[in-house]
Amino acid sequence: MPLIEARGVTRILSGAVETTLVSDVSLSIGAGEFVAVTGPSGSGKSSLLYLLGLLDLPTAGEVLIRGRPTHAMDEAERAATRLATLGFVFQFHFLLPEFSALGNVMIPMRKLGRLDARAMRERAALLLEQLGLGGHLDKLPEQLSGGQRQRVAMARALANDPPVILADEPTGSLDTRSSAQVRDILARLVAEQGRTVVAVTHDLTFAEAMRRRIHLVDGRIVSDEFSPAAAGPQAGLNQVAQTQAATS
Ligand SMILES: Nc1ncnc2c1ncn2[C@@H]1O[C@H](COP(=O)(O)OP(=O)(O)OP(=O)(O)O)[C@@H](O)[C@H]1O
Repeated sequence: MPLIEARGVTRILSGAVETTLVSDVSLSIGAGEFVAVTGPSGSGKSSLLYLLGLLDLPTAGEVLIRGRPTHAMDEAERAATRLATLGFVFQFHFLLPEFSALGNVMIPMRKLGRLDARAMRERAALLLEQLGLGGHLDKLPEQLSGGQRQRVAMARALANDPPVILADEPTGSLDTRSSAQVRDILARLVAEQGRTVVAVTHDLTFAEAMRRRIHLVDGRIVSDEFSPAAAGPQAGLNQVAQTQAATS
């Protein structure tokens, strides 16, 4: 069963003038996939990501998470699904300025409420250490560099161990070195942990490293291709994904 599926999804904004953000999009994304969503500015990439991430609802068609149609969920179930299944990384980190790195990473765990305070703290510290921020646990966002903040945001996205990470221009506001680190972390989440990563990006180096590329124009998918060139580093992926599917 696919992790995420869209069936004929359309999103129209009504108002004085109707705007079609996404038009009749169908796709299916499975475990362990590394997917780039590309397209010109205004082609609906972010809108599609928000629909797949249950941050927005389609006007027509349906989005299914692990086979469950999201329109059949009430807001509480959608929120719980977002928290447990989908981790989000945006172009801007959206960290809470008054919380430390550790505190920010603990927020989604608090909301999900599965761990006690000590376990939350230990997991947040471990995630930050794994992303090279072991020496910065108690720093406030303003005390960190742009790249470090984005890595805190990635640790926050991983807080509840979601199988899927949705990233909207995750390298869009970073310098070259930090961009490379973020790309590398996302690639490792797929290759080493069997997670699914779907990333909207204008960054061609990044898109070319991904196995699957979905290209949008005017809210429609105009191509959805697998790149053999990017298959190398992910050669073992299907196996990881299958093993995960078999054990979960
Ligand atoms: N809340 C909104 N109100 C009005 N128009 C909107 C709104 N959100 C998006 N749009 C319009 O819908 C279209 C799709 O926007 P979207 O942000 O999804 O595109 P995008 O491909 O992610 O663009 P970019 O690469 O510039 O981020 C654009 O023309 C945008 O201006």
